[in-house]
Amino acid sequence: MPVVAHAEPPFALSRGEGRRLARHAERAVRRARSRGESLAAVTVPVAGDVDPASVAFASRQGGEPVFVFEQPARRGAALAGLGCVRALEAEGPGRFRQVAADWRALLAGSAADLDGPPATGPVAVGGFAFAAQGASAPHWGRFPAASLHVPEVVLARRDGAVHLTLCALATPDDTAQDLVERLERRLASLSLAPLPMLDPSPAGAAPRVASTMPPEHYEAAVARAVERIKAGELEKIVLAREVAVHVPEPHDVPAIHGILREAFPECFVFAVSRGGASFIAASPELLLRRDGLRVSTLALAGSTRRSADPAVDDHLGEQLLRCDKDRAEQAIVARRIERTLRPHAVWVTSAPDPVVVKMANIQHLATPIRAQLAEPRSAVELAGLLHPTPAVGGEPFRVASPLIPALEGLDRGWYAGPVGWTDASEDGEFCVALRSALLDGPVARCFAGVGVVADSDPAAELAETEVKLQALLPVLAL
Ligand SMILES: C=C(O[C@H]1C=CC=C(C(=O)O)[C@@H]1O)C(=O)O
Repeated sequence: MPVVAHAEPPFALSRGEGRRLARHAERAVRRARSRGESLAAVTVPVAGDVDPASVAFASRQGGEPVFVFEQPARRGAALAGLGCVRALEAEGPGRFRQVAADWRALLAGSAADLDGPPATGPVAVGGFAFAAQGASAPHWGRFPAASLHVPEVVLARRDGAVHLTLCALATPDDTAQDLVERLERRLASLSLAPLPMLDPSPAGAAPRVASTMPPEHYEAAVARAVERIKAGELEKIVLAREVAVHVPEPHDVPAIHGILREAFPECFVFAVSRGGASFIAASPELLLRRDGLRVSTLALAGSTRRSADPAVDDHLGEQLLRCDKDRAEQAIVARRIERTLRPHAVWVTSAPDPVVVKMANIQHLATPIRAQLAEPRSAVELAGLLHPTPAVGGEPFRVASPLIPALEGLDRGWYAGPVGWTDASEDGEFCVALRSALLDGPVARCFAGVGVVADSDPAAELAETEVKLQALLPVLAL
């Protein structure tokens, strides 16, 4: 008789954890009967070698949402969310405030473990489009102006410890038993399969890489922007371009994520998959991290390429530090961030001079900025205050805002918008979605922009977009 092996499910609740979940579920159902809805969530420690991203990708059911957000070099910080029990969505200039208020209201009626480490317990994950009204192009259809999801399963790794949160939304018709059974089934369905490898020499037609607009269009846009800057209308504007990669088979998002996190460990490497579309990135730019009353952010601007020769590479970094144009471009960003935070802070501090930060394909000028808030303000509200910094928008933004789409002629969607997470303490972390691409079926749209100032040279700015595109293009065009 054949022996049938029954693999143990990788995760299970202990008896005590199960009882805690049942208690939360009962409370949530009672609250849902008076409030209309309530979250029930239980958080448990799991083995430290569990990889949050692999579990989320391997356990995805149908086209349910997946959110993976990690910064490997930051002591392996990672957060992965699977499914969506509640979506928080809004549009227009008040979208950050609206989503923050909806999240607060949902948390107020929840029955959950709320005293765990950051990023555990119920969390809301997702992002915001660059423009307040969001995108209008159909390919951005799954990425609204503001969209945070409360996942059903969350895995968070901080300082080597991994926690798993199961979360359900109770409605008046649910029973506690329904919720517990639903979450237990979900837990039993999770898989530990590692991320797949990308085939280095796939069969089939070669990928086709093409600028959505001819490169000359971009150079002309930069030249027009320089004229407006020289005429004194504005100080700086960031202009982006889109390059599409057409492949014979849809992109393998988990495999691409695996490559990007290896290649760019100091970056925020994320993947937001919704239905058949995924927005992915390896972004060097922190928009903000909030931890209680502490806020950290980064003024990033000014770029040069890397060299394989360490002496040349250092020389390029030195040149960047001494380049008046890049220093001025970066100082505009630092000044604006400090000016924005000051009215809300007891203190704001930053180093007097920028430093050079190096990614695999590029180096930038960066000034880390920290602040102590005078009053609690949620991570989402802070993202709304800071977005868009002049690293992706312009100065003054009031003038740059209508010029950006007019000169670029593209729909930025979530490119250059904030992507990240917030937890039940309203702490959280949002990066700026740079070095990003929208993957949908056989097409990947990659985005890269540069800061344009009075002495920008159109050909040099075009070349800089090519350097930035080198973060993703080689992986997407495999
Ligand atoms: C807008 C982008 O980069 C910004 C961030 C760092 C350096 C930049 C620059 O040197 O122009 C840009 O402001 C992008 O990568 O698409």
